[in-house]
Amino acid sequence: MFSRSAIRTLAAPSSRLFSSSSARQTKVAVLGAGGGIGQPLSLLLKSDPLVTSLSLYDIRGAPGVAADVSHVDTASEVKGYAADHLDEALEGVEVVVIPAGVPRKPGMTRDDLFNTNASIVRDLAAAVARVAPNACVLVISNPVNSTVPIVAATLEKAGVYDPKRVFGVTTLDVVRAARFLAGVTSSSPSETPVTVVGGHSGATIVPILSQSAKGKSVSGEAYEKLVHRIQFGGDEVVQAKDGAGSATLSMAYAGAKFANAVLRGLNGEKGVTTPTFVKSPLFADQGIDFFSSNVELGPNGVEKIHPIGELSAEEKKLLEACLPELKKNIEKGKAFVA
Ligand SMILES: NC(=O)C1=CN([C@@H]2O[C@H](COP(=O)(O)OP(=O)(O)OC[C@H]3O[C@@H](n4cnc5c(N)ncnc54)[C@H](O)[C@@H]3O)[C@@H](O)[C@H]2O)C=CC1
Ligand SMILES: O=C([O-])CC(=O)C(=O)O
Repeated sequence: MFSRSAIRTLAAPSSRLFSSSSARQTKVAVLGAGGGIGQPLSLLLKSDPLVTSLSLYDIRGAPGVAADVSHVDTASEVKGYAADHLDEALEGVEVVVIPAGVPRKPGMTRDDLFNTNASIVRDLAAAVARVAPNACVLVISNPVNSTVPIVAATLEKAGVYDPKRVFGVTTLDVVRAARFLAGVTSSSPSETPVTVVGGHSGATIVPILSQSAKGKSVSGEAYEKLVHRIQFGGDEVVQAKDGAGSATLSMAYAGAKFANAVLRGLNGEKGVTTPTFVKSPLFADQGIDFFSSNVELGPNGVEKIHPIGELSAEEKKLLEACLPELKKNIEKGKAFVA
């Protein structure tokens, strides 16, 4: 995030994580700001030059996090909101990032979080519908394959759903894919971007390595291992944390990176394209109406959903395994709200 060169450069936010093209600035809310992801995410958003105002809400601890983060010497204003002040926290907000909810422990799947997180996400989405119905909503809370349909259905029920403005944050899969591919090809992650499509859990995570200049050279056992590591990278962290939660720091990085991409799109920057889990026509004929693929972001949120392109024989198999599981996860989310 920070440049290696000189103290002078530390005074300015780095361009590595955040790009900003011009001056339109935005009020952003983090719901779940007191948590493992919420705290570092709030810090990173405080450093994003496209954020004018940061509204931090949690049922626990948000005023403290806000007081702390507010001392960082960037231009944005920060305010914390305790439980029962959710509506105030959402006033005037254009981008809402949601990392509220429980994380996994070893032995759990993301779907095991559904019973707790579904109602948390639904209630937060209902507040967004009430107070900030035009906001872009960036959903981090797991299981993303179900929580995104829950947010969409809740907004729809309230009569304010705009499919261009609801996003599942799958950026951590993209970040991991680039990092892990760089490792196996002895490259820099800047040379190994990978498009990851599908959803955000195990077999629903489909890396398209054949479309990457470095990725297409990986084959055989190395390929199998790399795909497995990208699909199950979350488990590595859950196991290493040994009961203390799941990825928080890399997720905060990924969440801030994706929020910056959304802000750049809102700002009118052209060509901001990244995978994200959105309402998508790509597999709608198979009853799968949410899917992650490369999405161009723009002034209204989703500008263009790109097709997934040519797949290798292995990737076709991965996609075949992804679709039925993804469909089940989406239906479970929809059924919860219906
Ligand atoms: N999309 C992705 O790639 C990833 C998603 N996650 C998910 O993010 C979620 C959060 O993870 P952590 O931050 O590690 O958990 P955490 O337990 O450290 O923090 C969650 C925070 O949510 C708050 N919260 C609970 N109910 C709330 C409500 N109704 N309103 C506002 N805040 C509420 C809690 O008070 C807590 O501060 C989990 O569901 C986890 O599975 C985690 C990593 C990656
Ligand atoms: O593994 C988890 O439960 C958290 C997560 O989504 C990830 O790290 O990709």
